[in-house]
Amino acid sequence: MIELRNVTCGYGDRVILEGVNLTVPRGKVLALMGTSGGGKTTVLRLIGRQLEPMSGQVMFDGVDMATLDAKGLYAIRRRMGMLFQFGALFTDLTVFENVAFPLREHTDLSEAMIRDLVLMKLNAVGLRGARDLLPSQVSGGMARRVALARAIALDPDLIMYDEPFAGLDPISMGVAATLIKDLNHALGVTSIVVSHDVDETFLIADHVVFIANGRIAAQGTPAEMRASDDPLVRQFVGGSADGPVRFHYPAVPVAEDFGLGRRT
Ligand SMILES: Nc1ncnc2c1ncn2[C@@H]1O[C@H](COP(=O)(O)OP(=O)(O)OP(=O)(O)O)[C@@H](O)[C@H]1O
Repeated sequence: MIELRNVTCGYGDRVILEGVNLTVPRGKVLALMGTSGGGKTTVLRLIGRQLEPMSGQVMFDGVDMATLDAKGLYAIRRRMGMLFQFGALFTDLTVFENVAFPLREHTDLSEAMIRDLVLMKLNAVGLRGARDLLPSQVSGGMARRVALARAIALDPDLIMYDEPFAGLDPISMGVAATLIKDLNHALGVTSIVVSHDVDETFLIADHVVFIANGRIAAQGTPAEMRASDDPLVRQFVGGSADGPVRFHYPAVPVAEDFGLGRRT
């Protein structure tokens, strides 16, 4: 569905990803994991062409994203659903109207059709009964699900989730994880999940890619990642402070800062 071919990219002169090759198979859930600032969100930006590569190609369904004109890009973006960290619902619109929004923006469907579609999407995330509430009247986990219903309103082929579990309690996390997996199967879509939450992510991912220092450091199935000897993967999966990823930001030796050993 998506292929990054030898992609190097960054912001300004600063290179963030270098020579990255990545394949996202159709119909699967791919997880992007790795250290903070490693470039996971940057991969999502590349796929949506919010960011252009310095070199290499980003292919979507066999099309090189760089060759698209504005109309072509618009058409391809319609096939992508994006769910950002904190959903960003329109606070003065009801749950129903939030989900209806992309349908009203991008289609000429009748009011009756919009109603049916919105209720179907809300039903898929378990919130058909919450249609008349305002975002301020639902919990954080519910708001996330409303945002998900909105992201699937236009029946995308690809759904990208940026930190879908951040800030959720364990039960809501489990609900969100199951939902991502179930929707992936039910809608036949391809999903990319950027997350730090190892347990939830390993539960639903078909394939896990670890990004560190601008490169793909490791990849495989969740089981392969759990069994990995790679020190970075072990540190990440085990959640330990010691390992290739340092806890301390580079600094002068402690003794120097605290004047230890200095003559008085
Ligand atoms: N718009 C931007 N302009 C300049 N630098 C940026 C921009 N966006 C991100 N960066 C830098 O690019 C690097 C990668 O950022 P990115 O958001 O892709 O990381 P990430 O892996 O998603 O991190 P996190 O898990 O913390 O969200 C970081 O060093 C960040 O400071």
